[in-house]
Amino acid sequence: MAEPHIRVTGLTLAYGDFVIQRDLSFTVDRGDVFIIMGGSGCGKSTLLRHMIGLQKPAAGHIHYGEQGLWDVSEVERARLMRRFGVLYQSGALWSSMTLAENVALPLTEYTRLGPAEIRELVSLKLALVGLAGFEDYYPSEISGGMQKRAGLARAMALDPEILFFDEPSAGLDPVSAKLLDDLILHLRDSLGSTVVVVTHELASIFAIGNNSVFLDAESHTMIASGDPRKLLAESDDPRVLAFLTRGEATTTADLAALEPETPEVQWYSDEQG
Ligand SMILES: Nc1ncnc2c1ncn2[C@@H]1O[C@H](COP(=O)(O)OP(=O)(O)OP(=O)(O)O)[C@@H](O)[C@H]1O
Repeated sequence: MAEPHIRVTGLTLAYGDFVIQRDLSFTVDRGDVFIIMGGSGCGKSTLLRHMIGLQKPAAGHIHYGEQGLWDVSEVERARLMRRFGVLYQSGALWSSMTLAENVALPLTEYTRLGPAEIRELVSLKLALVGLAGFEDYYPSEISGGMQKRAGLARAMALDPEILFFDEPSAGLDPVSAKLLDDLILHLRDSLGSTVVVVTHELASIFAIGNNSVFLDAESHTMIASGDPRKLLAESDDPRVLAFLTRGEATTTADLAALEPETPEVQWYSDEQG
């Protein structure tokens, strides 16, 4: 039975008087791969920043279990945030440090583990993301896809309950992006983490997402939520259909006509049939 992990209620996101999104309400269950999607500038990264505790909502609540991220004391909030692992677009590795030193950073900062234990944990995390043996490499010596995976190893250093990704496949070729998607699913399954991903890559959305929220830039609120495949099959909102078919369909009739050629739709049909 699904267990709610994150509950967002009546959330308004704003920069000063400029409201980006209002009235956002959705639930992310434990083990979900939850996609935050929508067109450019609709507020996806802004929502992520609110969810990880970097920006305070103008209104509403974000609950992790029983605790409201913005309703608890600063100390409690910091404790909650320790349960998050975040991978930013760039991977954000320190270029002057080896991969091992990068992954070790959160461990030296937030734990009392000794150097030998840290070395062992670092190797374990790097192995988890397919980078065993790359401990002494510098970020500039490895590919973009490997840098992302090293960033992921660092995000996982403290065994987070929830992994957040901001545009994980940005800048990656399609094969590396697919490898990263596979890795995200593998980690979710093996570690039992909940995963929240900001992306507008359709292939990723359909490959890994089982739940989502769709933010609309014009109406400044969410216009759909749930399993992206179900949204594609069942939504009759032209904005949602256009997004999920790369502009090819805005009605269910368009969608039916597209079905044989559109990879995303085909993918959906294959798995259903
Ligand atoms: N620090 C800021 N101060 C004021 N406005 C901002 C700030 N950061 C972002 N915005 C505005 O908020 C809106 C949402 O930005 P955000 O980056 O969250 O959108 P997004 O959906 O992630 O966009 P993209 O897909 O292009 O990355 C945009 O109009 C942006 O210009």
